[in-house]
Amino acid sequence: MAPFAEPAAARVALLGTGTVGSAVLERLASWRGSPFAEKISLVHVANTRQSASDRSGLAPAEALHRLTLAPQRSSLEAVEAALAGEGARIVIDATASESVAERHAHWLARGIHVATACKIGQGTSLSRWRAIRAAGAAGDVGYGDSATVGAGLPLLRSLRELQTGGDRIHAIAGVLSGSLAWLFNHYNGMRPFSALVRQARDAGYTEPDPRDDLSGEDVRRKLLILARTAGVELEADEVEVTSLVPPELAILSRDSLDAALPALDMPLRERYAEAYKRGEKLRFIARLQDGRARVGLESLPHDHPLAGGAGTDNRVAIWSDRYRTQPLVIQGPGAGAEVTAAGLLDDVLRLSTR
Ligand SMILES: NC(=O)C1=CN([C@@H]2O[C@H](COP(=O)(O)OP(=O)(O)OC[C@H]3O[C@@H](n4cnc5c(N)ncnc54)[C@H](O)[C@@H]3O)[C@@H](O)[C@H]2O)C=CC1
Ligand SMILES: N[C@@H](CC=O)C(=O)O
Repeated sequence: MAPFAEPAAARVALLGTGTVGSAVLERLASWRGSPFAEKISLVHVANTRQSASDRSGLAPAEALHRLTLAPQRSSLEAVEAALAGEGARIVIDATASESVAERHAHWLARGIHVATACKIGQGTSLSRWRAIRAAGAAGDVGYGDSATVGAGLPLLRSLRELQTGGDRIHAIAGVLSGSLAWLFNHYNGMRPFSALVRQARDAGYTEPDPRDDLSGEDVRRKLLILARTAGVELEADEVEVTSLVPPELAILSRDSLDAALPALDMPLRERYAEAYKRGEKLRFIARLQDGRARVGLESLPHDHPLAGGAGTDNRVAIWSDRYRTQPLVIQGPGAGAEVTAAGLLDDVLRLSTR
């Protein structure tokens, strides 16, 4: 290589072409002709069924079309071969897939960076979280997780920077679910709660299965990621979670869920009416303090610091050595395709120059 030659563009494989993956492709396409585009070469795109690869780079605006035109069968085995070549190699995980998350540590161990919106890698079992950390530390590879909590808000980054600066994290509390924030910001006891759940799902705020949000499972994962990043290595079952999903909804297949969503309506109308009588607001809150973690719906006074925000806002308070009395508060949109894709691609750009 000539002494001042530009490094080769990072070779990127995008897994997942749903709500978030499509927004990644749109953002990449919007970079056409800009210096950002020169840093990244999209060489592989896949969803559950199909994949398309091109060593010379797929045009992001045409990638979905390429998937339908000449589809290869989608296989996670094919990702490494598709990424082979000069430059940094990066997998973007925009799926909600257990089998993709299971491979994060493997890819890191093979020198492939991972940028993920999926929380299943770091937010489920402690052993998987440790495997990912260990694989990242062993090689010269990075794990981009900005989009896993707060859809790219500077939450994990702030926790890491505080600790790098010598602070211990004392406590974390807040709203970590964008879809539940949106639901409780819009619910006024008049429209059925189930109708709002459908609207949040159609807007791309919920998980592919909205029960993952309503059960508190998605928030459990996010709180685990925050806690572990703050040095509190909790197992998943150490988080106390109070679900909003009644047992009759929990047992249904995803196909029969939509028609049964009204089972949510009566219990939530009652919770809302109780809170309203006291002049309070319902908020789905995650708390970590003294090694204890819990997640559930709380009724908070209107002027409570965690009751603020609008839309899909996450609002998270962090107490540390320097923020002992007044916490650091981070607030902003915590769900949605565009912000999540931007968070993922921030990580990809960082990883591309490592
Ligand atoms: N929607 C949001 O606001 C946010 C979502 N996320 C996370 O982003 C991830 C994706 O969410 P959505 O786009 O809403 O889901 P989605 O259901 O719209 O899309 C998931 C995509 O993953 C693909 N997929 C599943 N298994 C695969 C495999 N083995 N190989 C390749 N592709 C596979 C599916 O075919 C689909 O294209 C989830 O993990 C979610 O938690 C994170 C932050 C915010
Ligand atoms: N379903 C999630 C999306 C982002 O992680 C949420 O509602 O926060």
